[in-house]
Amino acid sequence: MTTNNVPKATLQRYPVYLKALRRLQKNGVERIMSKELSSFVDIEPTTIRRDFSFLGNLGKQGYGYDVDKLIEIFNGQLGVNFDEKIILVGAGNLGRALMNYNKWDYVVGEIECAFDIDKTKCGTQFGVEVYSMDLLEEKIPKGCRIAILTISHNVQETVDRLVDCGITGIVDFTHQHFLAPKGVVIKSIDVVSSIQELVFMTNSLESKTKKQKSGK
Ligand SMILES: NC(=O)c1ccc[n+]([C@@H]2O[C@H](COP(=O)([O-])OP(=O)(O)OC[C@H]3O[C@@H](n4cnc5c(N)ncnc54)[C@H](O)[C@@H]3O)[C@@H](O)[C@H]2O)c1
Repeated sequence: MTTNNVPKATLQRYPVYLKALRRLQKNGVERIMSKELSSFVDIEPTTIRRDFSFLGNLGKQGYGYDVDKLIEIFNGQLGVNFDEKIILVGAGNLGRALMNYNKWDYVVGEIECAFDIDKTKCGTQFGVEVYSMDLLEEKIPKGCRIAILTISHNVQETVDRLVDCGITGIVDFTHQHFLAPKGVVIKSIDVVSSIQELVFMTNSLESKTKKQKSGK
């Protein structure tokens, strides 16, 4: 299977399924019906069945899905990796909050270590070793592809260094403009633009409701 023909909305739901399936597997569940899975993920059974139909032949209808097999498919074919070695750059307020919430082990992997220019931030924080930025090239875990960026200065220079170290995916919280070479994927997270989006959507809904009420 390639992910090219899978709708974006479906791809976005796969990690949700995966998380639930990993939990179920941990609790010894071997098979699950879409109706049961629905109660764990809060997604309609019909949507689940449609989403899973892109994964190929998953066995006879009515017998439920094989949990191990589904996880294997997500892991292998979709390239989802539970052991992704993630680094965090910038151990300030936001960075510390993320290190404290380093419980993604059943989903993607975990923050293996962090880096900061400020040597007073170095040491162990929430069980994560924070190294001086001077040691980036030396301490970056082997095979590490993903970096979370929660820094406040020298973003472009830092991104360049990360890319030279083999980083190909950046979760960016900085809301600063920077360039990355082709082949490096950036996922920007910005609470402010999410709120703006929500305000826009809420306003549109309100004006639609008003129009409906006034019969226009
Ligand atoms: N995306 C969002 O919704 C959102 C929300 C809050 C903050 N932010 C942004 O996230 C970033 C971090 O915010 P914060 O409140 O944690 O700031 P902070 O000042 O508490 O932490 C920043 C940390 O990064 C370190 N740092 C700065 N430049 C560095 C570099 N080039 N290399 C390595 N370490 C470096 C600092 O020493 C500090 O420890 C800021 O850019 C801020 O604007 C984004």
